[in-house]
Amino acid sequence: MVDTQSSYDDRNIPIDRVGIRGLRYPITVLDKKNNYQNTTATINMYANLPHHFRGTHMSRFVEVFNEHYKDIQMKGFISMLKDVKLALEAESAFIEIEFPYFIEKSAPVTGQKSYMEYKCKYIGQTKGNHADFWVSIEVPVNTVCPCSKEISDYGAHNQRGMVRLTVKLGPFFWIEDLIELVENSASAGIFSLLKREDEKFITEHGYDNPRFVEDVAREVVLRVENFSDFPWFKVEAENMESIHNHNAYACIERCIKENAHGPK
Ligand SMILES: Nc1nc2c(ncn2[C@@H]2O[C@H](COP(=O)(O)OP(=O)(O)OP(=O)(O)O)[C@@H](O)[C@H]2O)c(=O)[nH]1
Repeated sequence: MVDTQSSYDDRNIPIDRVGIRGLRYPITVLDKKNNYQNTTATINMYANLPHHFRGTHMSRFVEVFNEHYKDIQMKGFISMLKDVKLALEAESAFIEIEFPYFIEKSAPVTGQKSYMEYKCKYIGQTKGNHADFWVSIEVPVNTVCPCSKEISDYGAHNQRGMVRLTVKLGPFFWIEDLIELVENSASAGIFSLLKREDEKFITEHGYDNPRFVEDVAREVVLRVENFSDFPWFKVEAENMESIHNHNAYACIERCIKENAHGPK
């Protein structure tokens, strides 16, 4: 059969990244409590393409992913990147997978159990012999406005915020521990199921711990630095303001190891 993709291209233009986007696939990831968790990922996979080839071989990306989907973790991710390079005869490869990760939480007073969803991303890229791997988590939190508390005769406005923490590895860590760290940096955590006793506790706990978006970002930085030796990390905190028609946003990027950087 004719292989059009492998035919010669005379435009002399190499392609930085070419591949597949938005593939949905079942995956299995590590779970601190249950060892493994089955979930569904949305996947982007790319490789470079030298100037002389007409096209890449799209089917090979899926072939490679199909070899790895049952055990997606850091070590395997790096070897999946290498497998992409090998399969595509490329010099560089990039893989990004996004998946919902579920953690069973207990309500603070009644202890009622429910699952919370956290959006996670694994991102890896390799060029030559060098490989980088990042993990990104999105943690919904509750924030009570310190200004509103100070100036109001009654109550204080509060809202749901979203904290995105992206870390470059680094030593192994559990996603659950990073999520807990982020929740402890806000006024309160968010739950899927709360009874009235829990609601009273969360409301009062939040009121006692008011946080600007800047406070949340700074508290996460302090806790991450105490938690592990990530070569690079970035915190983004965003509050879906309840009394404004805009969001409040703060971002802190920390480069601990020289030349370490975020995903590009
Ligand atoms: N490169 C490229 N392939 C595309 C595109 N759109 C669809 N395809 C299809 O992707 C399919 C898979 O390509 P390949 O991986 O080269 O398939 P194959 O030749 O059977 O696999 P190998 O023998 O491993 O090369 C082909 O049928 C292409 O037509 C595109 O925009 N670019």
